Amino acid sequence: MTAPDMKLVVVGAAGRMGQTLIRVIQETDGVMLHAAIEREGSAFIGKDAGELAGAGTMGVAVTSDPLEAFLHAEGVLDFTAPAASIGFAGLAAQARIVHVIGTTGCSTEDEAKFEAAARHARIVKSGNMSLGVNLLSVLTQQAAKSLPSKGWDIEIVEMHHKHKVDAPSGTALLLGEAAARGRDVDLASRSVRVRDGHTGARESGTIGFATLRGGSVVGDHSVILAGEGELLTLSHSARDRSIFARGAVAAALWARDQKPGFYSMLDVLGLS
Ligand SMILES: NC(=O)C1=CN([C@@H]2O[C@H](COP(=O)(O)OP(=O)(O)OC[C@H]3O[C@@H](n4cnc5c(N)ncnc54)[C@H](OP(=O)(O)O)[C@@H]3O)[C@@H](O)[C@H]2O)C=CC1
Ligand SMILES: O=C(O)C1=N[C@H](C(=O)O)C[C@H](O)C1
Repeated sequence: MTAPDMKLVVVGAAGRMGQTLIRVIQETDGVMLHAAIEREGSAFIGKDAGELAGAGTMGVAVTSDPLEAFLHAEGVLDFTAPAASIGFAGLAAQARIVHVIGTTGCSTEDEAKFEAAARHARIVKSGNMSLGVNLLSVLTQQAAKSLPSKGWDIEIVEMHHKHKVDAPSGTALLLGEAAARGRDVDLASRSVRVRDGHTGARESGTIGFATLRGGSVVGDHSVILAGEGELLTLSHSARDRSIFARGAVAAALWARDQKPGFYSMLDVLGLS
């Protein structure tokens, strides 16, 4: 017998990802939109979520009451902001539902709070929910492991649209972590996130980050492994936000059958 459609709540429903999630839920078998949440006072409260997302009328009005929405739902898809996601994690844990978190720009303290919430909730969190980027992270780990750190410098370059508020991107950091894992080092102690002025020569073994912002770029990432006389570039270009939304929906369906815990997209995709 097939399971009934999984009831999903989209928080940050009026955002770029919120609207994409609503459209993807509508066209995906096995899931349904249970509720759509925006912050109190938002001009979108009371509007039909489907109409807001350009998906036609769906009969679900946007509200500002996440607790009520979570009580009768099975999962929440959350691409909002760090402080908002921490609040939603507490509520999702209370309601014992799946929490898929795509929000980036979270601090180490924020991450500790998510891990605490995951004692009761099934949390899937990733800086990038797409299949392509998660495969890229596996390839990055492999390349970093295969090429000696003495003689091969790793630089991660990313470009995003002009509205993005955090840097480096969650994806760039995820790729940096993969490179650090490949080299068996701790990223925090090896990363160089800013260069300006007379920096001196590049320190061997570091992992550098460079950030570009402009226009409507959905998300471009390159991992450059630069050696003496040769250069290897592994890259991914996101052309449409639906790749992240499809990943988030797949994560919710996967987590439905898991125990409480803190999972990544590598777990969901079987790449861990
Ligand atoms: N992991 C992944 O695969 C991806 C991650 N992201 C990340 O997702 C996040 C959102 O990106 P994007 O959609 O472009 O951003 P937007 O700013 O377009 O959307 C965020 C939405 O969340 C809403 N929001 C913020 N706080 C609350 C709250 N407390 N309660 C309810 N709603 C809230 C915002 O409302 P308001 O405007 O009123 O603040 C806004 O509508 C970013 O961190 C981004 O980096 C994006 C794409 C893919
Ligand atoms: O803010 C965005 O748009 C994106 N954010 C994620 C990130 O920080 O890496 C994922 C994607 O690149 C789009």
